[in-house]
Amino acid sequence: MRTLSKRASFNQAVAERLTVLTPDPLPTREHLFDDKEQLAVALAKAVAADLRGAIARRGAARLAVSGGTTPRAFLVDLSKQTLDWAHVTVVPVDDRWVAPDHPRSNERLLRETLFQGAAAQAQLLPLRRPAPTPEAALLPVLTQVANEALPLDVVVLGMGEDGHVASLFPDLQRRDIGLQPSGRAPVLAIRSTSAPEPRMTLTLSAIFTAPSLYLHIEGAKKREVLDAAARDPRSTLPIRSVLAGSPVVPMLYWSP
Ligand SMILES: O=C1O[C@H](COP(=O)(O)O)[C@@H](O)[C@H](O)[C@H]1O
Repeated sequence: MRTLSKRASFNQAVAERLTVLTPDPLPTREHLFDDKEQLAVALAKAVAADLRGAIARRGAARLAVSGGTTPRAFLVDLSKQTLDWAHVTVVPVDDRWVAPDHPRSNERLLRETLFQGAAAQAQLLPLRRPAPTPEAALLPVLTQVANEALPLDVVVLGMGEDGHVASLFPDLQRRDIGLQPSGRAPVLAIRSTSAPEPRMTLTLSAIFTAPSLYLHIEGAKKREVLDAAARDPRSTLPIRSVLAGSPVVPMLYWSP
């Protein structure tokens, strides 16, 4: 009897200790879907509602969207939403330093998907310029983003399986600029061993200007990466910096 009660109190002490050592995961507001198509429609409707709200309040709306492979269906669905597109400015959260007609160009993705029909009246603010390197174009891009895209109203962030967001990769050199909520610059020229070409990206300080932050994440592997980063206070992944630094609770849109 005595031994049992000693053990019980030992177990309780261990449990209390573990609770302190493993804090709750950083929160997201979860919207889970059975498939990508349903997710794309729901996300397009939610983003369109935010844009209409911004136009009603301020007469204009500013949207930053991710590139890569995940957002294609969402961007097509968004282009079909009824809203005053002429008062919307769209900026990619990042772009690869390739020609705008290159298959890996995020600008090309936007032109092929979102900038169709009535949505073609929106203003596109490209991050890529006809300069040889992103470093050479940094100043004009930074100035235009600061003047015409910030503060943002809505951001839709994708995530790579390595936990990168926009072009903020795990091997990012300037974490002080790229990942700090109050970093000094809204835009950063990037070179990463994970990326075949140089890039230009918004920083988290620019992304965090938006009152609506969506995480558009598909697949079991990415979900594991996200959950692990949300749980682990020692994680250095850029997605952890998003979850930890965002002034608003990010809305997670996930499907298998
Ligand atoms: O390189 C990039 O990767 C991420 C994730 O892309 P995905 O192909 O896995 O969806 C994307 O969010 C980012 O905009 C893009 O340039």
